[in-house]
Amino acid sequence: MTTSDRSATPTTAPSGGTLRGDQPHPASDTASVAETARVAATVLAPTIAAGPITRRPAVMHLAERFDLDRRAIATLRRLRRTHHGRPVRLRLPGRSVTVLLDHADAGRMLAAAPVPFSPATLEKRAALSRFQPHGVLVSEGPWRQRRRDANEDALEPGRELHHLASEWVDPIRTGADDLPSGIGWEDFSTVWWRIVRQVTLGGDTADDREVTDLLGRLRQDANWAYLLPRNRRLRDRFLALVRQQTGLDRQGSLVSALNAVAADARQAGTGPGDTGLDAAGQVPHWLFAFDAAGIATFRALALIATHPGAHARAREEAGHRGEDEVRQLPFLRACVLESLRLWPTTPALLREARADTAWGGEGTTFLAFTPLFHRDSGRLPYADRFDPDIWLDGRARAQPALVPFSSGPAACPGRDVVLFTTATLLAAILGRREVRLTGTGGTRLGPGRLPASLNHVTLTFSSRPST
Ligand code: HEM
Repeated sequence: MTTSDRSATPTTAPSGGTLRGDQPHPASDTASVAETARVAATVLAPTIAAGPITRRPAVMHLAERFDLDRRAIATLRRLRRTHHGRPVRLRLPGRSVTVLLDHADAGRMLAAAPVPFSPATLEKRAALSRFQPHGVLVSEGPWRQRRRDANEDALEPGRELHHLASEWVDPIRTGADDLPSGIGWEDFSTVWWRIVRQVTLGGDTADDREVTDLLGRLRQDANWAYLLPRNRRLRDRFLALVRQQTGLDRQGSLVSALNAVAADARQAGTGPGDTGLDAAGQVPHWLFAFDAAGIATFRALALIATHPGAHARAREEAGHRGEDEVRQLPFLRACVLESLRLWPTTPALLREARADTAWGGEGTTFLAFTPLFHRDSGRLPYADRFDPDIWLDGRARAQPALVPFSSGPAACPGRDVVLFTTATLLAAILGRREVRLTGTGGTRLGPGRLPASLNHVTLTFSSRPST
C-alpha cells in the first residue's frame, strides 16, 4: 500500500483540511520582547516543567492548582489578537521558534509533513533517541518513509477493529476485573501496564515488568533532553530486552503484526531485509505512547462519572455485550477523544522547517500548542464542555486543529489501536460496575466545570458491582 492509498482510508482522526473561508496566513510576525517573555513564562516553561516525555507529578499538581493551561491559553489568545492570527516568531536567543495561533495554519503545518515541516525536531531527537533511536518520529528521509509504512501496516490506522483485536479482549476484561473497588491511579496504572504488555508483546508478559520499568527510568532521563548525559548501560539493556521480546513473536501481539510486515518486505524483496526498517526499533515508541492512553482513559472515566447523561449512554453501550464479542463502541471512543481534546497528552506539536517557508527559514522550529485550539471558546461552542457527540456528528472533523492524535502524514498511526483498547477497557469497567468519582486534587469536575489542567494522579473512584 502506498502512502497516497493510505490517506484515502477512512479514519477517526480529524483530517488536515480547513474550514471553508479559512486560509493559512501568507506571512508571519515577530513578537515583542515582553510578549516573548510572557509566552516563555506561561506556555513554554510550564510545558517543559510538566515533563514532555513523562509527567512530573509535583508539577502536574501545581498545574492543576493554578490551572496553568488556562493561563497559557489566555497568553496565546492575546498574542493572536495583537498579531491578527498570524504566526509569531519569538525573540529567543540562539533559536528561531515560531508559534502558530490560527487553526488553518496549524492544519496546514501538520498536512505538510515531513517536508517542509519535519516532526523530527532537535528536542525530540535529543529526548527520544535515549530509548528509541530508530523510531519513526525521529527518523528522516527514506528511512522515515519505510518505518512509517511499517508502522501503518502493523497498527492499521483507519481500521476501528485491528485484525488482532479479538486477541486483546480477554486481557482487557481480566484487567478490569482485577481493579479493586476503590480505584486510585496506582491501581489503574498497574492494571493498564499489564494490558499494554499483553497487547504489545503478547502472551504471558502481564507480570514481566522489567521492560516497562526500564522504559520508565529512561523516560525520566529523557525529560532532560540534551541537558543530562545518556545512561548507555540502561538504554542498551532496555533495547536488548525489547529486541528479545519482539523476537519471541508471540501470537496475537502487536509485535507479531510488525514481524509479519517485516517478513513480507523481505520476501517481496522491497528492501534490504530489516536494514533501515529496524522493526524492533519501532516497539519502544509503542510502549512509551501507551502511557498517554492510560492517562486519557482514567480522565475519560472521571468525565463519564461526573456527567449523568454521558454516564447513562456509556453504561448502555457497555451493557450490550456478549462475553467474547469484539465491538466498536463508538460512544466510548468518542469519550476518550473528548478526554484527549480537553486535556491533550501531547500539548506541544513541534515541527522543524527543512526548507525555507513563508513563515520562517530552514531550521525554524514551529509550535502548535493544542490546548489553545482545543479550548478555543471564541470558535467552538463546546470548547469547555464534555461533548462526545462532536466526534460522532462531524463537528470535530471539520476543525483542522482539533488534533489529539495530530493529523496529516505524521499523524499517530496507533490511534485506532488506542481507541479500541481504551474504549474496551471502559466498557469492561462500566458494564459490570457502578462507578463514582470520589476525589480529585482539589479541583471540581462536572458539567460546566472543566479546568484546563487536570492532574490524573489524584483522581479516585469508588465502584460496586452493578445490579
Ligand atoms: C492516547 C494515546 C496516544 C496519543 C494521544 C498519541 C498521539 C500522537 C501524536 C500527537 C503524535 C504526533 C507527535 C508529533 O508530531 O510530535 C503521535 C505519533 C505517533 N504515535 Fe501516537 N499517540 C498515542 C498512542 C500511541 C500508541 C499506543 C502507539 C503505538 C502502538 C502510537 C504510535 C505512534 C507513532 C509510531 C507515532 C509517530 C508517527 C510518525 O512520526 O509518523 N501512538 N502520536
